[in-house]
Amino acid sequence: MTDAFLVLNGGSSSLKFAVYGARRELPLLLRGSVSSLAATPHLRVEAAAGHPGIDRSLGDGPIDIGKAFATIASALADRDLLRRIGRVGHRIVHGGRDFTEATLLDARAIEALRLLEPLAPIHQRINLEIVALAAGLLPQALQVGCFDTAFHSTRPEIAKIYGLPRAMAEAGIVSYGFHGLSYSHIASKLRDRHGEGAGGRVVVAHLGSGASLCAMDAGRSVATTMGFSTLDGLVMSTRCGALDPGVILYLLRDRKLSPEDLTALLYEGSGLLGVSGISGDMRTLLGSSDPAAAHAIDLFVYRVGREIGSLAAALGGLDTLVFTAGIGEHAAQIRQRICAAARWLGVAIDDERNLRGEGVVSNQGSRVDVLVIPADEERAAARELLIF
Ligand SMILES: Nc1ncnc2c1ncn2[C@@H]1O[C@H](COP(=O)(O)OP(=O)(O)O)[C@@H](O)[C@H]1O
Ligand SMILES: CC(=O)OP(=O)(O)O
Ligand SMILES: [Mg+2]
Repeated sequence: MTDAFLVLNGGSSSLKFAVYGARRELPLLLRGSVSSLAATPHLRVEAAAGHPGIDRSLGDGPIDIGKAFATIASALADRDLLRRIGRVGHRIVHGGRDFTEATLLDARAIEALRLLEPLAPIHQRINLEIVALAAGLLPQALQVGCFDTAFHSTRPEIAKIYGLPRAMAEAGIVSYGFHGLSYSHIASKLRDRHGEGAGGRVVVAHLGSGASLCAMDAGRSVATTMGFSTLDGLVMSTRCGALDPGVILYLLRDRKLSPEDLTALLYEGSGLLGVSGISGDMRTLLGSSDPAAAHAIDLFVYRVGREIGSLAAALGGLDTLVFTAGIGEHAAQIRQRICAAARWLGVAIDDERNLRGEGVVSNQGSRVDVLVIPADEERAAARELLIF
């Protein structure tokens, strides 16, 4: 008998997973991840049900998604969980116009999602590869797509369109927004704290390998920094963030970069990695004494600070600022600097609370509540599985 859900979350630097009991309360049975896939892969599995935790390196070189998946599958097999899984929720980064809620991944859906690969080149193909691997391993289970873009479908039209001819918007060249499962989880945590008002006018900073901000009003997305693709907005680990489109035209026409080279440059050779020339990993940069590392961090912080102002403008003010994901949860120094940049909005943090980095980190006098809430895209996806 199947009595459990598995969620698989393929990000740009990691494959995360969680297993839940198939009940409304979604009791957590197991969670873990393979992180730093492209550099120093590392397996973590939390201790559960008599099994000790795992925390070990998987070697010094990059590993592909097949190897990361097999490592996780073997941890599930060791705990006799595979036969219990009846539904698998897949985080799929791009749902385009058509996938605005969780969807059964039949052959037609997968074909439609493949067409979106160019809009999320370092995610979508891998997300769909994970679907195929899971379907092979767990033929008894339903495979369900849970979309990063879905949470942002509630934004007003004005927040979605670009200043391009109308026909382009009609053809789907609009902003979609990403990290929606993460924002959906934060909205649910804020509802637990504040009820349906959900913390008022909120900016959530999802600062991971990919990074974006979301403006939420009463728990619904009204604006976000990522757009048509996962390149827009903040400077990220290896992605450039917002860029004058004139730069792209120049690189194509005058520097003769091929579309493939340009894709590799903007998605995998830019951001913290490109600016520092050292690493796209914030931990590595924070540990480096090289001025180029400091310069990349300065740019990251500067751009987050500017974009918080932009989203506060879209909301008409700011009541709550939330930090989440790898950098947002663990890098106290980055939070402190971003909050200093947002002081003009009434943000003031308590240094000791910020160092602890859990729950409320603002001080008594702050006009804005500042919170650190761990990202849990897996639980948001698992909630979506309940309707199948
Ligand atoms: N203790 C830490 N201090 C600073 N940065 C950290 C820390 N832990 C994780 N990070 C950073 O978080 C990022 C990864 O975030 P994560 O949300 O796990 O990414 P993704 O889901 O995109 O794979 C990396 O840049 C990593 O360096
Ligand atoms: C959408 C995106 O950038 O995801 P991640 O941060 O997991 O790479
Ligand atoms: Mg992520």
